[in-house]
Amino acid sequence: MNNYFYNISGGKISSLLPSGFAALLDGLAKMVPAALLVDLFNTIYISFAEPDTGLNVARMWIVCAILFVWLAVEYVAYASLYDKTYGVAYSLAATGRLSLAEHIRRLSLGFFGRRDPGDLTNLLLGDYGQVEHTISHNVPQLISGLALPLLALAGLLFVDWQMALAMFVAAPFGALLLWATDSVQAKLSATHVKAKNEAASRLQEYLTGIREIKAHNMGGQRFERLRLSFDQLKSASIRLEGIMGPMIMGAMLLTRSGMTLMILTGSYLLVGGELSLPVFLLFLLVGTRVFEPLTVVLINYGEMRYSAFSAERIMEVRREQPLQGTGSVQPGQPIVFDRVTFGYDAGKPVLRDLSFTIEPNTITALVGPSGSGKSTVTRLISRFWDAQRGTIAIGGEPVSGADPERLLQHISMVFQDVYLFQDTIGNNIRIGKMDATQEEIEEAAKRAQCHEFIRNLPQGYDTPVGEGGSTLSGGEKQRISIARALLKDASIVLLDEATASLDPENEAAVQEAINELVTGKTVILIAHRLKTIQHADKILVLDQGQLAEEGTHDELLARQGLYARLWQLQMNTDGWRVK
Ligand SMILES: Nc1ncnc2c1ncn2[C@@H]1O[C@H](COP(=O)(O)OP(=O)(O)OP(=O)(O)O)[C@@H](O)[C@H]1O
Repeated sequence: MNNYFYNISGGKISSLLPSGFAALLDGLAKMVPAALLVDLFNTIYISFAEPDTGLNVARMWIVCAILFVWLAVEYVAYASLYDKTYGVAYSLAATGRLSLAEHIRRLSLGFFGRRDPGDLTNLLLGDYGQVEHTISHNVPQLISGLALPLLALAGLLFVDWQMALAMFVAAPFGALLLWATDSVQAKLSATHVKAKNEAASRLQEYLTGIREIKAHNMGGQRFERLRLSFDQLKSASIRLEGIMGPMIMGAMLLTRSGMTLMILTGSYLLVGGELSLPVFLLFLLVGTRVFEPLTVVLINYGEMRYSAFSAERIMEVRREQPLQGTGSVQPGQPIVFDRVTFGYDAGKPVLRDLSFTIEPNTITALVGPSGSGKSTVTRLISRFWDAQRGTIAIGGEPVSGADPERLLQHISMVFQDVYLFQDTIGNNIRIGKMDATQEEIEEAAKRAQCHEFIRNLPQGYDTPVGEGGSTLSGGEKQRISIARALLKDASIVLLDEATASLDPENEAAVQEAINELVTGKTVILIAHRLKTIQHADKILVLDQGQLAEEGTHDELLARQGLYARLWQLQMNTDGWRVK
């Protein structure tokens, strides 16, 4: 249970205390009117039982006045309960979501390879929503719903122990039923949470992949994975409600049977003269008050059982260790790979025993067949992953000991597939330097050959771009991404040759922008078209994760090895045309 509360509070159990205390107060506040009503009845009863004494009107007035004042007390208790519980729940969920998003950002990219992006969205929205509901509703109701009967039992035992025992004797059997069926409930809840997340992930996949679905004429019905996931969710929901409902209902009926037992016992004792009418009435009044919250406790128990899985999913991600490191690397220094071995999956190396040196302020091209490990080299330099063997050092400092964020301050990246945020074009460029002035942004845009086309847009730099940059052409997105990199002005530039899929006009503009970006920097360029790297200072030729050759364009051609073969191949295909 401790673990449960630790998980749902995101490791801050103490933050649940104020709402628990407010719930307790609320529970206590509800007891007082019952006691006052019994007193009122007693006063009336005495006036009939002992006609000589007459009706104590003054006492009745006082009781009514206290009842009236008590309404105000109850209101304050309620208000405080709402304030505490909702305040705590929503702030825990909001800060928890943000800090989890921050935590996820600091994890290695390997984590994202293992997790479905849709699953992470569900975690941040759905699972947090579930926990939010548990903290704001289930936990306080559980506390007040348990406190009230326990306090009532303690008090009533002094009034009449036989009646008190009769009233609560069945409750432990209800709890026992819940406890005995706990593993079934846990299994049903786990299956349902899994099915719900799977369905949400498939739905997200369906919506993000809608272009491919249309392009390949895959109709809604034919998107089998989506249909299957909804079928599974339907079955899991029916099983969850169909099996858990009767279990909880059974526990509820058992617990509530205490009321009937108490009435039977009371009638028996009343007839035998062992119980007075006011005391019987007291039990009846308290009974109607305590069984309601006890029923709510049982219903909440089921919901809390369910949300335990959402809390556990959140904590599972929280337990993932972010990349460690506090060191920093010096810009303008050589980048050295020393017998580096790395694989995305342990036991399947993608880079093997790779050693080379990249001198500062030079252009180094990485070439090789598809899948030879070119992108992987750039990912290891940026410390998106850590190498399993060997070291990668910048200026003698191993990147594996560097603070990942400080390391990335020295690196600009331009990828083939540019992602633009759903924001203005100006703000998308600003990502390179968050405190950049408008002049700096425009200067970077000019050097990246995108100032003209941005200026011609209806709102210029304030023009919003669709999510992912869907409203811009490939070449335009490329140039915005280069403007970002120019603004960042990092000493190392990692460039995934971006011009391959562009038309000649766009290609010329992007090439010019790249020339601006690489001047005076240490550039590592993944080259797909060898024509563009003839003048590189050094060419590293990778083959199946190993360094096959190294040298300048002319040296490598003279060697008549892999590079010369790739070059020949490209020269031949360059002449290829659709007839
Ligand atoms: N995130 C990943 N998880 C698992 N395997 C990966 C991942 N990324 C790449 N790989 C695998 O690692 C190998 C090297 O990939 P890498 O992208 O570095 O090659 P590349 O030379 O850049 O290829 P290309 O020229 O086609 O882009 C490939 O076999 C690829 O399938």
